Amino acid sequence: MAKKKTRTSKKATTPRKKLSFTLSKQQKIILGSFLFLLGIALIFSFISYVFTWQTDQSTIGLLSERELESENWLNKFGAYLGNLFIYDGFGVAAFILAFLITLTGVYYFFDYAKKQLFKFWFWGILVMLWLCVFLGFFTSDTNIWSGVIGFELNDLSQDYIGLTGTILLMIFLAIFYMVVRLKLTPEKVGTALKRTKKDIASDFTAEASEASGTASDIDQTDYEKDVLEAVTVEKEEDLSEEIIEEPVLKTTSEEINHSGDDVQMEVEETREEEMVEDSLSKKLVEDFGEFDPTLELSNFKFPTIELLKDYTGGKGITINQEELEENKNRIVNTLNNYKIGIANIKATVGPTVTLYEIVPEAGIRISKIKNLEDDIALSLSALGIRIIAPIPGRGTIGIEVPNKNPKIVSMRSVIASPKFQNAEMELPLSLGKTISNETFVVDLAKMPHLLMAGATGQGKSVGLNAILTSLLYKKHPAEVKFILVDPKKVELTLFNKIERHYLAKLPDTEEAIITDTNKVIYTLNSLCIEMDDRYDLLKDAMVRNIKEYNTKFKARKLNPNEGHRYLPYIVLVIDEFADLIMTAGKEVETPIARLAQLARAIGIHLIIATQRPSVNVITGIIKANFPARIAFRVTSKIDSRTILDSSGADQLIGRGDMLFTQGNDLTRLQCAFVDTPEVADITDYIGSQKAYPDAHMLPEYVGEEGGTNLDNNIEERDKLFREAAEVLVIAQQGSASLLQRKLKLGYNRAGRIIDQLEAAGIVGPFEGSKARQVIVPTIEALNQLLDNEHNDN
Ligand SMILES: Nc1ncnc2c1ncn2[C@@H]1O[C@H](COP(=O)(O)OP(=O)(O)OP(=O)(O)O)[C@@H](O)[C@H]1O
Repeated sequence: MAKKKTRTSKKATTPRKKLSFTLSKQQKIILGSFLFLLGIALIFSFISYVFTWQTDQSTIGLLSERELESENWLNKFGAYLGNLFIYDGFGVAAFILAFLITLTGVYYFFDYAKKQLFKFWFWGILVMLWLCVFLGFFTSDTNIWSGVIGFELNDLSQDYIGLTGTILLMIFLAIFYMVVRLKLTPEKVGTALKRTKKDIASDFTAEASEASGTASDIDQTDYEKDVLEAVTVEKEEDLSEEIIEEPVLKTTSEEINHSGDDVQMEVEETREEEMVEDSLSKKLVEDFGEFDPTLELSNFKFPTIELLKDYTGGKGITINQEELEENKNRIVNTLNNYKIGIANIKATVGPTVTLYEIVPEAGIRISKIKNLEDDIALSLSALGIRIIAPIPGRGTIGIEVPNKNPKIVSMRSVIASPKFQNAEMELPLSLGKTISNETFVVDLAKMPHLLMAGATGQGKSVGLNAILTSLLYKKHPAEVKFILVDPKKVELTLFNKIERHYLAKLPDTEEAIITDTNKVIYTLNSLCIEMDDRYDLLKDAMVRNIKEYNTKFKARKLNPNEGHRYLPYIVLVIDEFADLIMTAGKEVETPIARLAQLARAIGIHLIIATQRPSVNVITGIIKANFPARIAFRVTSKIDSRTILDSSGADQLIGRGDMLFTQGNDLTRLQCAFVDTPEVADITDYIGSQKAYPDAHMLPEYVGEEGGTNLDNNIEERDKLFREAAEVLVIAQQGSASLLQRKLKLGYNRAGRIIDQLEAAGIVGPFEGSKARQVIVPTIEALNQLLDNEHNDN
């Protein structure tokens, strides 16, 4: 149900955007000129009304009588408007309204930003009301000064708060306006007053000096300079003190002293300059709204909750008192055998296991219980017992005992949970339920990569499906893309149906789901290129991660013509990693390690699952970069240590029972169960909707296909070898795609030629996503090199 709610709210927001009408340039000019002229007409009619209203009283309201003449400049119509707005309205304050309409016309005509205009209207109306009420004070009956509204408002106010109250209210409103709108402060008023005083004083001085024969039209500073010069000259010439300048000099030196300590300095408030880019983006957002990545598939409907089955039959967890009692007695007896007394015991019933929390009697050392862990587990003799001594942060000892009748946690229940529905995460995953029956939701974007391991048949594939389903229920096709690697060829085939919605693939490939090892290598390298590209875009946009980048892009602050684009998250899922490592080794490990180390900020996340959690599959370098791990049941303690760095996974009971860690604590979870038919229904539901023309394209990667043997065998060289060499030497760029373009080659052949050129020492070695270096600098040098080769042979 909760899911439905979110959908409706999403829908509700989309049409609103469509309804918000925007005017074309022409419409704005027409509207602008109309409003401007209307405003001017009002101003004219108001001005004339002020003088002619008494004579025109008889014509008011008689618009239909054609013969009737009015003295108003706009005749009967003007008199009518004047009467409506001034006499019956706001009095002379109605001029403000006419000005506002004129101003609105100007704004529309020149297409200025409307934000400022709203401010004008808001404050204009307030001032108009204030003014008409204010003028209402001085009138005893309705008149053209305050108008009916001003008079009546004043009257009303006086009836309630009296004359004094009204005056105080008016003063308060005036102060409010000056402080909020005009930003006046007592200091500013003080400074302004002082300045006026000074101006008057200087005027006075100037006049005085005029009287004493000095030029009066020079400004104050020039005048000061002149006087100072005069003083110096006087000293030099050692003249006597009876010179006429003396009184003036005194005034001037006083002025100079003022400029030191007494003169107040006004600090002008500086405003941040708007950046051109900012105002441009603001305008774009005003005109077109924020960029909406989901627009192309705006009618996309998220799968409904009804597509998922409820395996619990609507019932929650039932507590079996007998079983609880029995287990409690066994635990107490077993611990007593080891002379461990129990002060307190508490049970939390989960879907598959029950946690018994024990507080040992005072004086019993936890290390004793820890040492006896295995013995206690043996004495309790049940599969799946896990002892946690102590439970971190609680100071109790936990013993997890499997329930006799475990409950399936259906995907439906976790998807419908408010925790998942309200999750404000980038990539929320609803993995299952904790031992205390709470839905467990984590953010893949924060992990940032996930390693999953477990013996065969313990629930890995179901776990992967649960992860993918979570994302399908929460993310629009524009926001996330999957790259699915499925060497087993059967597990993920269902997702083929959503290829054009959610999958990403290499250009020129048929199938989006990758089953072939070679293609995996290509895809991983292509992802590395995508990663480098994305880092360049982030650098260019001066942001630190994909979230900031996309926000900036949505606000139209990044120009798509400069290569900027909305970046969807990319989730790479590899279902059987062991298989890949066995067949491709370093070729897979290196790009994976690179991606794992660097891709977190740019929205590429890896989920790797493996059946064989041995050290040659989950190597140190992989482990170091995958802090988040999920372990299903494994067969040995060693395997458990390989995955989790601690034992525990060997004591799980299978069927989705799992341990999750994000680098610190282990959390035992029951994985949500989603069956293949449910996944099929979801993918059908999505697949039947309008899709993008193709899957999301990854950048092209040109690999070293055709063997990496660097034998410099002249006979076996391609026919186009020499031509290719010339192309690269001229361009000074060792790229296979350049050869493909210039010589119209397929990429396999171009790759082979590049290898031969490398063997011949013309281009340098492979450098990942960068083009190779060209070693030969000029065509002459190339000819010389190739001729020498022939001579040698
Ligand atoms: N969360 C779960 N709740 C209940 N049952 C489950 C759960 N997960 C798995 N199972 C049961 O275990 C069976 C095997 O699960 P799954 O196919 O996911 O195993 P796997 O680890 O992927 O095996 P393999 O590695 O051979 O593909 C399922 O068919 C289902 O009956």
